[in-house]
Amino acid sequence: MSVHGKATLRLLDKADKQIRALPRPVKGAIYDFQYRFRENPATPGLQFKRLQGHDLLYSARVTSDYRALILHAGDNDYILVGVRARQDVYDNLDRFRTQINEVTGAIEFLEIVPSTEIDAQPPETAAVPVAAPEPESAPPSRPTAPANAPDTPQSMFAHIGAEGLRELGVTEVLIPSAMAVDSEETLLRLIKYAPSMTEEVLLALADGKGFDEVLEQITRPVAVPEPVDTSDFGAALRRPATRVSTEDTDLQDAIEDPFNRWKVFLHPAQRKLVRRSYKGPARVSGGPGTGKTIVALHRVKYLVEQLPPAKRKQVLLTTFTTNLVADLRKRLLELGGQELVDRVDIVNIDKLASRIVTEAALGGRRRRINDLQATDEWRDMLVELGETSWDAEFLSAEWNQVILGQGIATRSGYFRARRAGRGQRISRAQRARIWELVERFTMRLNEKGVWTYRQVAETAARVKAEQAAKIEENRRREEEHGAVFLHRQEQSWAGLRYDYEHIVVDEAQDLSPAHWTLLRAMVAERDDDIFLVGDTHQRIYDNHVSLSSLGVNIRGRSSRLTLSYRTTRQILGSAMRLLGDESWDDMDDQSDDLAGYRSVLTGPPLRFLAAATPEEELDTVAEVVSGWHRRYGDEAAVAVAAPTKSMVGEVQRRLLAAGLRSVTIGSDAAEDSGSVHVGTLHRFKGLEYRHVLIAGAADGIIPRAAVTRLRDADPLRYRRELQKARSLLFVAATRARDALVIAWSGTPSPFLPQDTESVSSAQGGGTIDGALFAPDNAMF
Ligand SMILES: Nc1ncnc2c1ncn2[C@@H]1O[C@H](COP(=O)(O)OP(=O)(O)OP(=O)(O)O)[C@@H](O)[C@H]1O
Repeated sequence: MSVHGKATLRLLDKADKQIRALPRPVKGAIYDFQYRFRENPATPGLQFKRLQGHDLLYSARVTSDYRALILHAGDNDYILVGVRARQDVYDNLDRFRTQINEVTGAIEFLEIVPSTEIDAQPPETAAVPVAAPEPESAPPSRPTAPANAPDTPQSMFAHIGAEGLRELGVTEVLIPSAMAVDSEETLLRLIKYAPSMTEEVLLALADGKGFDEVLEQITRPVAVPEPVDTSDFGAALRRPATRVSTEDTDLQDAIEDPFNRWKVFLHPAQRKLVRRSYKGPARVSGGPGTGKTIVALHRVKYLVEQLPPAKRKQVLLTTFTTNLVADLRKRLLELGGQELVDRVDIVNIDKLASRIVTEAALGGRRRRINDLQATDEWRDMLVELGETSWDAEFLSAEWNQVILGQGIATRSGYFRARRAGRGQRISRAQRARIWELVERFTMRLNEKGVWTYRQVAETAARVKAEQAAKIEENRRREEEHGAVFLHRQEQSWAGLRYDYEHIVVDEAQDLSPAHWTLLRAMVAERDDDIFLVGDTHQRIYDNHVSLSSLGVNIRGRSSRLTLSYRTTRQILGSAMRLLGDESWDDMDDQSDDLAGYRSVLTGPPLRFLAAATPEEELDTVAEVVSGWHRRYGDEAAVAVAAPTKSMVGEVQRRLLAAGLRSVTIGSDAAEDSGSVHVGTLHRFKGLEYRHVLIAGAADGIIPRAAVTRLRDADPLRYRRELQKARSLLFVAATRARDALVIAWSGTPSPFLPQDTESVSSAQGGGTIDGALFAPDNAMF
């Protein structure tokens, strides 16, 4: 083959893992190599040549001692599948396999060696150990497992069988070895460098999922419907199931830092969602760490790339919490540079609402207060009035969810209002009294020169809904009259247009009805108008919505991500149990669940630590955190979550006494990576750490005693509060990448598992040991 001129060089998924384990100078040389290769693979110094016995696999010189292994996928498309020491490349060339998966149509590369040989190799070897050498004459794909890979009762996958594994997408050549797997250890060795599909399927089966579940949740979403031409690498390269970096960028990112992988290797399920065209609003749900934010960011980039250049920001990227906005901006910058960021309005939803009311010169100089401050105001007012029929929390929620939530402006409107999910039934007379109290309350806020964020959102939604109505009316007239039709006094309508071409929402489960009304009014109803990602299991602000009733119709355009990239299998399993038997909605009057939620990462099990007194608990916290720091130093990435602000303060004081620096997680994400991050549970939304300790997980604190008291008085509200408290704990627990510890003093929270097997007593401290540390192979 003769090659001339420019080429594309992409990196195959998992090759980055092997390359990162190479000596630093070699990695440096790869950057230079890939640049020269792209310029012209035929450059003599690259010594680009086909490997004997292979049609499409080539080697090229990286340094005098290292060779790149490159797959030619057709035309000028090349894929870097690995880098090996020169003396290891040219012998036994048939151990390299480049192939196309028959189920997914993805390109896969493997280096296989007998497991006896791999024991003698350095731990970072990139080869996949197989149970026994294959017979020389073995065809590339075999219908059944050979006799030397016994299908014995000890085999972990005996119940699935070779045919079952094949159907699920396990790489053909690895099926005999998979059938011989009899322990977690051999499984982990087999999958370390196996193609990702094989890894996902085998781990899910090992975690106890049945054939049908795996087929439905893992295989079907990425399987290709048509028969796969296993010789057409060009077609395979274009399939979402082939995980490669983009043609010209990112290779360096992926090699340098495993935490940059998100920029480079989207999972096929993620990639599909990013690039699809939707006939209207679309929703992506999925458990914590499944890459919803990553998909939202890639989606923003994709949408911007489809738009012609414009002076204004045509895409809105928004979310609920302030500290996440900074993170979104940072990540978008990493993904697409300043040029991309300049084209996107990245703002949290309440700030957007404030901007709108300010621009509309509404609200004057009123100061904003949050829900908690508003509830305090309710409390003060009720005390002053001597009103005891209702408590402040109830009235605050009624005002927020029913009145502001549905944009109700009149007493009669309130009499007709739906109160779905609000619990306690109320009579007409009671509604009349509540309306009176609400009017008093809003006057009171007015007099004090304050208003709540919800009031601001509702006002902004009204402003934008009026604007949208004018735009639509204008359009209708234009259509009717075939030209711009503007009456004299309607000149102000001229030039009116929707604020954005596309809107992307992260953490969508926390937005209120007024927020959705606002967003709906800021983008025209058309293809790809609104893309939202969220998980109702993580809803912590009590904003229940029915999206279709707010004009955001996602029916038929909902998808779910199921593979967690953050949390280990151990943490994920325990965290799911924190959710109990509650049921969860999909933001649209249907139910949602976490079926298929899984991980391929491994770490220590969740650890529970019981202390006798609060003092002892603080000692335990300091001891565990010190242990992580001793072991990992500044890389420890430790966070402590506590239920209350006062406990956050106590933890920080205790850490200081133990010689540990800490920072509080506030409304700006804490930046100092060498310090321990400490914050209330609410602050943990959207963040992630290697090590997380949740303190104060005691009965009466999680959930609060006030919630428990609602049990008989208002069962529906009780359920809802309980659910919120479980979600809060779930959110904090799923921030942990490598290790999670939950501590308490006194009686444990009823949300924690009741079996005491994994509970250690904090007394004596000696029980807090190496089980808190991740095995070295935990990540990547
Ligand atoms: N395709 C990918 N490859 C590598 N890493 C990924 C990928 N997708 C996501 N991640 C990583 O997984 C972690 C979780 O991703 P992300 O924050 O997008 O999840 P999420 O679903 O939004 O989580 P949560 O609901 O808990 O906020 C991040 O560290 C991210 O970089």
